[in-house]
Amino acid sequence: MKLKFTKMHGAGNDFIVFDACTQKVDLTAEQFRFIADRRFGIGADQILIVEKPQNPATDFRYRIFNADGGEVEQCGNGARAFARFVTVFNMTDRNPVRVETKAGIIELRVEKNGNVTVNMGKPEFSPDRIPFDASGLKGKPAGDDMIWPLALELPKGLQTIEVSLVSMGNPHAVQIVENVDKAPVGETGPLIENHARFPNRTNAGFMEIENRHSIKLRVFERGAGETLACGTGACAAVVAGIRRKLLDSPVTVKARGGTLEITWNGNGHEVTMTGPAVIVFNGEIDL
Ligand SMILES: N[C@H](CCC[C@H](N)C(=O)O)C(=O)O
Repeated sequence: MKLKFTKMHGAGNDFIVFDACTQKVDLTAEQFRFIADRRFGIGADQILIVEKPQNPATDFRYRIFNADGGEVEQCGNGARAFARFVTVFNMTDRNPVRVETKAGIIELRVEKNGNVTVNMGKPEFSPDRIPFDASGLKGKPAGDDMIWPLALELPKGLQTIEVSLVSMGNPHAVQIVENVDKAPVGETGPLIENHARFPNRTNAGFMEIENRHSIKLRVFERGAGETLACGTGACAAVVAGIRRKLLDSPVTVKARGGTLEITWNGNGHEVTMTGPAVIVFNGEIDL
């Protein structure tokens, strides 16, 4: 089966994009893992499938698969790449574009300078919406809100860390670190990702606060490992920082692969993210 694809990235978080509107894309988790493999395959953090809309209120549906082959609810950098893809390849003349994801409908606008602004929807905090098993926790969350920050014991007798839990449609556990470049992302990231209290696993964010409008961020992503940027992770980190009264909107998020601009006006409001979306090359693969 020959499939046309486009290699893209958003601040260094890279993707293989398949247009399923003009070709049949029916891949297994094993094939997703092969495509994402940086030695045996093409190489990517996630694979994006662009489909015709199922919901008449939207222009497209887009599905997201991590490098480990698992389908996930949302991908912020991927959403920007999707918007750039459908605009550059003249698949729509709409701007903004409304797209259906597993996490719901989001709206994306391609800016004149080529950046893309995404309305990422409202963050969620209640344990069942993360999801997070809060049973037996001291000071169990009052109401439907998580306590801030939450003491999370890491396995293997490692330290207890303080995390804030935010869902942007996908789960995030965000912690504040003194120096993001020295943070133990590779050591503790997998332990947080696979912690027993996250039934669907989680993304693990490490945030260094520079000032009330700027952070540095590294994210060990569920199903992909550390990426050069994580869009939903940037949203989750800013929301956690604002909720903990340490940040004020708008916030510049400096990831290793590039910079994202996030705004959030507090509970009940949606999060917007603006950042780059780059087409690297087009290709064809025979699977
Ligand atoms: N690894 C994430 C999906 C990709 C998110 C990230 N690449 C972004 O830009 O938001 C998860 O399993 O929820």
